[in-house]
Amino acid sequence: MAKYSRLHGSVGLISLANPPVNALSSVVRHAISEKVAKAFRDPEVTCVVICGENGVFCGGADIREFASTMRGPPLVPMIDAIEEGEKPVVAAIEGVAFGGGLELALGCHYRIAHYKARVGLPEVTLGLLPAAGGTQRLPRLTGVAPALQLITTGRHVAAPEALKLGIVDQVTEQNTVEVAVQFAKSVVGQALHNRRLSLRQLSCPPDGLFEETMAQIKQRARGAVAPIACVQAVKAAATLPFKAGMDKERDLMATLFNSGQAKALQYSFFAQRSVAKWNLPNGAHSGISKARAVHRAAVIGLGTMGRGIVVSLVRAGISVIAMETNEKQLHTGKKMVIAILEKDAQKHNAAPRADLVHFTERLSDLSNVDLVIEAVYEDMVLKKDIFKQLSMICKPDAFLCTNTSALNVDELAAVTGRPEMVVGMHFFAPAHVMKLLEVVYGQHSSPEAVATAMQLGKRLGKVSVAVGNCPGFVGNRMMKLYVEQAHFLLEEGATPEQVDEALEEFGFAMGIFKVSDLSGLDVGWRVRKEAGLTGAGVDWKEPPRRRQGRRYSPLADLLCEKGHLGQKTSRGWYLYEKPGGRDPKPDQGLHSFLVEYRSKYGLKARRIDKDEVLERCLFSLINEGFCILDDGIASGPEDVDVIYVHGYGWPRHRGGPMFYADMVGLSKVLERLEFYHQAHPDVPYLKPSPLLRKLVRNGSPPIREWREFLKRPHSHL
Ligand SMILES: CCC/C=C/C(=O)SCCNC(=O)CCNC(=O)[C@H](O)C(C)(C)COP(=O)([O-])OP(=O)([O-])OC[C@H]1O[C@@H](n2cnc3c(N)ncnc32)[C@H](O)[C@@H]1OP(=O)([O-])[O-]
Repeated sequence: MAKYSRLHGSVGLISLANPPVNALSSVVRHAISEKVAKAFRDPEVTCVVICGENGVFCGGADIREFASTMRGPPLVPMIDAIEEGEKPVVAAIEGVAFGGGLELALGCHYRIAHYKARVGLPEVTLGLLPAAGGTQRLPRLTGVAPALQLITTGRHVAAPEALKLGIVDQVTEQNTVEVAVQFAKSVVGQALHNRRLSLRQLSCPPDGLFEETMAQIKQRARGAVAPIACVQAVKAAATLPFKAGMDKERDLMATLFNSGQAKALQYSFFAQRSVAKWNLPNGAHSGISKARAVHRAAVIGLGTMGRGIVVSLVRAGISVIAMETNEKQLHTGKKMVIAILEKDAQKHNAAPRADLVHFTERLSDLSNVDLVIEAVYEDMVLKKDIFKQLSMICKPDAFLCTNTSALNVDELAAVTGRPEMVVGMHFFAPAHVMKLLEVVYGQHSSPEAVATAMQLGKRLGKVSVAVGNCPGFVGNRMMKLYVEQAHFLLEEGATPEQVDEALEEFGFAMGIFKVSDLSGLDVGWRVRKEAGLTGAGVDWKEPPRRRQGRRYSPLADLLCEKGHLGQKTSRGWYLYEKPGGRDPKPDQGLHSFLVEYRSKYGLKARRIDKDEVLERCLFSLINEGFCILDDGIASGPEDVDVIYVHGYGWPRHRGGPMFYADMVGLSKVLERLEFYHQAHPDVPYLKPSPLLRKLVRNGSPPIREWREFLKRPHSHL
């Protein structure tokens, strides 16, 4: 929809009206074309202003329409008609002008923006390019280099920066539409030729700009094709006349539009929004559960996790009590938190927010906070002791949260006098950088507690996903099997380099062995000791390489025993030039160790190809994802996918593990899992999940229909 009115007798005002973001659906495009033609026809109208209702100019093309055949007038001729018009057209930009919204504004002769508005061409994040003239007009407005950067990254620009770049002509703190109307009246009668971007000549881009950008993108894009097409389109703007550049833009878009990557990225966009609408098996959901405001929070433990959480809370303007009993750790933690906050302040040219943090060694200082996040190391006895004390010290309506990455939230809740106020808030390291937050609800967690943790996550700028309570929750439960498979592949003949190369070619930022070296091999070692898989708790009556009745690889434990803990000790799965070194090199010592290990256990090394690496690592993880859905630990495949994309480096252009399974084909995933399960009967989790079988039996429905096959939650409310 778009509304039309006449202001001051001579100004035609067209308001886009398609809440919530005035996306350019076919109806809206039709209405704009019609209203623009009407304004141009009306002899009383001397100028036109285009704006959006409800404080938003336009969020771009309607992404929901991309899944079906496009109907209605296309954007390109509509924008061309505006630009070609003989009456000045001014875009009044409030809120956002993104994608097709900015392209519409670029077709206007002038752009006025509210100082809080943002503009950008984020199509690349959806696997596309700005194909309504954006790749051809923006470089003609800003010069090639800034346009290339904006289009290939999809970065949003705030109005003041947009003004500097020349994207907008004026920024105002007043009513943008009123300012635009006055402006439009003031330019009536002035020549428009120069204001038509399609007619502008481009100045020569710096030498080597496209080659350099292309090389950087190929390195960073991890197989994503849209950024490459964006470079090609902008290059066309710099080298071809406007019309030929538009043809190139259209052709490139045609190859992207139906690609699997575009589908995956658009799925990811909606998945990220759908997880905010959480629902629990007991019937509670985001629509009916109210969050409580958190004014004062506390964080217990100032290790890496605790520090990151403190910084995140302060950045959101929440006052924090940071508590740590170890004096040295308190001192180091305090120094590091303040250093990060000072760096933030420098970046934003503002005063540091360190006044919001109070550091203490006393738990009793937490008596008056609204919410506590415990972030001590993974020791159930220690955590229980803390929760018992918190239950007595904190005010009765304070929420008690744990940052555990795998331990039982119900067990912790049970030692408090308020199990309904206990939830897990599982941050990912470093917590002030990583986007993901798993909000873990226990058996007794109240809807209010879940809503408060989810709301707090949003305030901290996190992508929060509500998940059920089980060992490892969603992310780590799936990850465990992926890591195990990688270790088995080494036993069978692969090297860490081969496994990592296959995973990196798939699109992971880092292969699993490099990640393990980075985070430290001792992290998993501690967890395996707790689980009785290695160390004192092991039942040595079992045959070697078997634990708790199934196949087990002690490879990582053996490296830990040798003190090879990864980057910090300069040796792990790779070799580093010094402790703390970042550059992994193949380690001949490790290769010899693998040869000796195989010979000791009578294992014959065989050649393992990339397909097997991917299938064994990824399909086992995916199979566990189906089990998680079947158990109701995640409420839908989108939850699993959002967790993997935002917390585990799964390539976004592959949508997430469950989306990937859908793309590969569920029957193929099932068939390969059956094959591997037969080949490795001592690895029970390779047995295909009942849900996967059920979906295949039902004709492998597309991912958006999977929820219909999940067990329905029963409301206990
Ligand atoms: C073909 C020619 C080339 C052009 C290509 C393009 O323009 S491609 C497009 C390029 N543009 C982009 O990539 C911009 C994508 N959008 C955004 O970045 C943000 O939504 C925002 C900044 C506009 C608003 O942020 P916020 O935190 O205030 O709100 P929120 O994010 O929660 O969204 C609210 C609701 O609106 C929905 N929705 C939003 N946009 C679209 C859309 N374009 N379409 C459809 N729906 C859209 C969203 O799903 C959600 O729906 P729900 O869950 O309530 O049913």
